[in-house]
Amino acid sequence: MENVFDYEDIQLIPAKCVVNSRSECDTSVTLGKHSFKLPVVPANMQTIIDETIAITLAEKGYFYVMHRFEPEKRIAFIHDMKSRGLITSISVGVKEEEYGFVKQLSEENAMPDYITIDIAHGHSNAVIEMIQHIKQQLPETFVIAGNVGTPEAVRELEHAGADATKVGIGPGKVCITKIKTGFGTGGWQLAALRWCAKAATKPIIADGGIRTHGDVAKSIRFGATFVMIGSLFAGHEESPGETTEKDGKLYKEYFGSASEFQKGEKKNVEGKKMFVEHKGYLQDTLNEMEQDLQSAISYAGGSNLEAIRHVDYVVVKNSIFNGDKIY
Ligand SMILES: NC(=O)C1=CN([C@@H]2O[C@H](COP(=O)(O)OP(=O)(O)OC[C@H]3O[C@@H](n4cnc5c(N)ncnc54)[C@H](OP(=O)(O)O)[C@@H]3O)[C@@H](O)[C@H]2O)C=CC1
Ligand SMILES: Nc1nc2c(ncn2[C@@H]2O[C@H](COP(=O)(O)O)[C@@H](O)[C@H]2O)c(=O)[nH]1
Repeated sequence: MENVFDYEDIQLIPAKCVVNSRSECDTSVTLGKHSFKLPVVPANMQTIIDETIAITLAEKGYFYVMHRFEPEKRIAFIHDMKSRGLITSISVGVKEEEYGFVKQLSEENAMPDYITIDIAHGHSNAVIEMIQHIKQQLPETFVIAGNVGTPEAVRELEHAGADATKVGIGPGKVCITKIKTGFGTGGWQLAALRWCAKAATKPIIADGGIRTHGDVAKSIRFGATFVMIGSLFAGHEESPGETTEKDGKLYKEYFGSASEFQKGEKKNVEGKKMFVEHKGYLQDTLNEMEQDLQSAISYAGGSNLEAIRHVDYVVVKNSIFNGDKIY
């Protein structure tokens, strides 16, 4: 791979505006059989999403992916969402017991709309076999498989039956994979996304490394259909992580799914815990993201997300922020 770059190295180039107001710009996106308000989904992590947030997001027309770290609650969750007429979107792993779980979903007629296969190294036979198992048991379910970081992996998972792939090995805010193993797309996630997108024939979800709302538009430019985000969603009042106070300021806990805190043991730890500043309510962030993306669409010279996919860009190595902060 040559000419790698990351989010902070890129600026998109404006094209002539065709709308009279940013409010005319449409940020909606389709994934499988459903359309959603924004191409953004909170990460399927225990300090980012819980049942209450899932219900709120689904009711308001946003996509969500429930995490897999309380496996015994998943069936009841699906039934509850279905009884409310909401979309159902859960995560699974690849261990033996997950095969029985998928079979149980089929037997109980509890077919989820979306299943995300959520493991660290998704380019593996374990994921390929799980994709095939889900497609056999639940043929109507939309399968998102990951995580991967190469075109070969995207091709193989798509070929196995995945309806979308999730790209991002190690760019996450609480990730230490790159430090502990030396592997990953951390530091060049946007270039890895472009690389993978060239091979993809189905949607890609760019996962990890998003630090600003502008990074959502950049992800779309480089081939993402959706963007999965953890850290920017960790600091809300509703976020499931614990709230703490230090020197009169509120913080929320955010830990990795492969952290000792999640695993309860120090084995194959590839994640850490941190505290992020409390930042108010989830809906306010979603509104701001929508407005920023509407603005991005207008700069792209269009009125929907498609316009962003075709804009020119420049690589400005490490210079965008030039020492600036948003506030
Ligand atoms: N996006 C990212 O960069 C990363 C994300 N994560 C997140 O952490 C969570 C835990 O992930 P994970 O450890 O995969 O899940 P699990 O602990 O459920 O492991 C899944 C299975 O895959 C095996 N496995 C895990 N990693 C490897 C590997 N590198 N090579 C071969 N086999 C492997 C495990 O066995 P065994 O444990 O015995 O090896 C286990 O059988 C997930 O939510 C994942 O998304 C973790 C790291 C990176
Ligand atoms: N290497 C690890 N990656 C992890 C872990 N837990 C979650 N993740 C990934 O990070 C993103 C969120 O990234 P962010 O930059 O938006 O905060 C998440 O969706 C996972 O793919 C972990 O323990 N280790």
